[in-house]
Amino acid sequence: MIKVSNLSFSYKKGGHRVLSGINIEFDQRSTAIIGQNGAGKTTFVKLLKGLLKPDEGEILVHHFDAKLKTAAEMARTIGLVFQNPNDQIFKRTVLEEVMFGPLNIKMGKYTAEKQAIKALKMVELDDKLEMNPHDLSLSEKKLLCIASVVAMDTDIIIFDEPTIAQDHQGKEKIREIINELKNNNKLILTIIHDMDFVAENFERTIVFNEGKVLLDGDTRFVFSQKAILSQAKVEPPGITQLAERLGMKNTILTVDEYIRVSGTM
Ligand SMILES: Nc1ncnc2c1ncn2[C@@H]1O[C@H](COP(=O)(O)OP(=O)(O)OP(=O)(O)O)[C@@H](O)[C@H]1O
Repeated sequence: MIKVSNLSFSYKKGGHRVLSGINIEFDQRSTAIIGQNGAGKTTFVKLLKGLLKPDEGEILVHHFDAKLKTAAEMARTIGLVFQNPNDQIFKRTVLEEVMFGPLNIKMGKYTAEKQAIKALKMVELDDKLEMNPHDLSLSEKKLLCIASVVAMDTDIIIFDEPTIAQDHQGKEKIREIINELKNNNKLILTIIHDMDFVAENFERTIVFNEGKVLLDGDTRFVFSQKAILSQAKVEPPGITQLAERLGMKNTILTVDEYIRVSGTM
């Protein structure tokens, strides 16, 4: 559904290449995009969303060249939840905020309101419809931004650091939302630094390093590649490292797996 070929990009014409020679074909697997600060992850998703244009290469979205799609067409296909909710919030009530996106892509008012309320139920903010978004806590603001994108019913949803500013309960909520979206056949791509969350929730992981793809595969495979990960200064999840130190042969991704496997040893 998204195919990226030979993608390169620099912010200044002829300047430093922030991304070069990227080839990725996304399928329905939920995918984590990881890598050090400055590796090019946010730039990459902005290119996917059409907010930036490639210097070289091609992005096909549902078999059509993203360059030829209008901003409105891209908005109907790919939703992006920004890292900082304050970059996204500007309406006076929670309901107006979440209806803005659907109305902007020309959904009728009735459908937009229905979609907005459904999305607000999913993130459990449907009891705050008339509140001013700026009076919500940071964690609630992040959930509001997720609802704003979910309400647009795009096939592809990209999250940029969804677990930042979330406590344990907030992370559980994000996990449930991602699972529900996956069950609704949405393609979920997520930029994230929280390796435990990656191991527990994403089927595929792509490691960016200095503007290139260093590793790409099933999450278990990626976290088994310790030497390559260290080049990108990425550490596998704590439980994966502990299991390895204790001599477990298979790559362990979660505490539950660890308990199961150690019970059979
Ligand atoms: N608007 C911009 N103008 C010029 N350079 C930029 C701009 N945005 C990002 N960069 C540079 O592009 C490179 C990649 O940045 P990007 O934000 O894509 O990395 P990242 O992997 O998302 O990092 P982080 O994990 O910190 O968000 C960095 O060197 C950054 O300084």
